Amino acid sequence: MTRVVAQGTFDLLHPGHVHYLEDAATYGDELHAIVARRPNVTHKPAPVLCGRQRRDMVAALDAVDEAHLGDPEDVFVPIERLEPDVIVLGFDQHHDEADIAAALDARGIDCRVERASGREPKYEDELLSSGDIVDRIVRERGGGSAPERD
Ligand SMILES: Cc1cc2nc3c(=O)[nH]c(=O)nc-3n(C[C@H](O)[C@H](O)[C@H](O)COP(=O)(O)O)c2cc1C
Ligand SMILES: Nc1ncnc2c1ncn2[C@@H]1O[C@H](COP(=O)(O)OP(=O)(O)OP(=O)(O)O)[C@@H](O)[C@H]1O
Repeated sequence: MTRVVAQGTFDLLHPGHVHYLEDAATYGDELHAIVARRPNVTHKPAPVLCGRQRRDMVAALDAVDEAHLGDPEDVFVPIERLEPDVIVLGFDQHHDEADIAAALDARGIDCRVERASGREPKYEDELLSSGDIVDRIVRERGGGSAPERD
């Protein structure tokens, strides 16, 4: 049984997310998805949807066997618990394969790191970015202030 881990923010699901998770699933027999905690999404605007809703939607996808909310402090805690054979990074994720491999090694975790393929739009106007979906909503429906969420 080869266990695979994919991870991401997964705010406002779109076909790029489905592509990533379906591609990651081909690396093994069982796919676990880790959903980033809101405070850990620091490289772009925070997600609109709360962690639990993002986790539940990812869990509902066919390619995913189980979805988990990530650890709030240490991203390697779920990895230590799940003991995956492969971590598949998204095609455009800012993480460096070698850095993650070194961190896994330092913790004595035997797991390889791969990178998924990207998906281009299949038709004009297909939105493959949560940020682009948010931008369109703001543009077409007007803005508003966001309350604090986790
Ligand atoms: C191997 C790995 C495990 C991760 N585990 C967690 C975690 O447990 N909790 C969390 O909040 N973020 C975790 N992350 C971080 C986020 O998934 C990710 O870095 C980022 O914030 C979301 O990036 P993206 O949605 O732009 O792809 C992990 C990242 C990696 C590479
Ligand atoms: N078009 C795509 N093709 C393949 N993978 C994708 C695509 N879009 C997103 N992903 C993957 O899905 C995972 C989660 O992505 P993320 O939640 O950052 O969505 P996003 O739409 O890229 O976000 P944003 O638009 O806010 O930057 C990442 O691993 C990312 O590489």
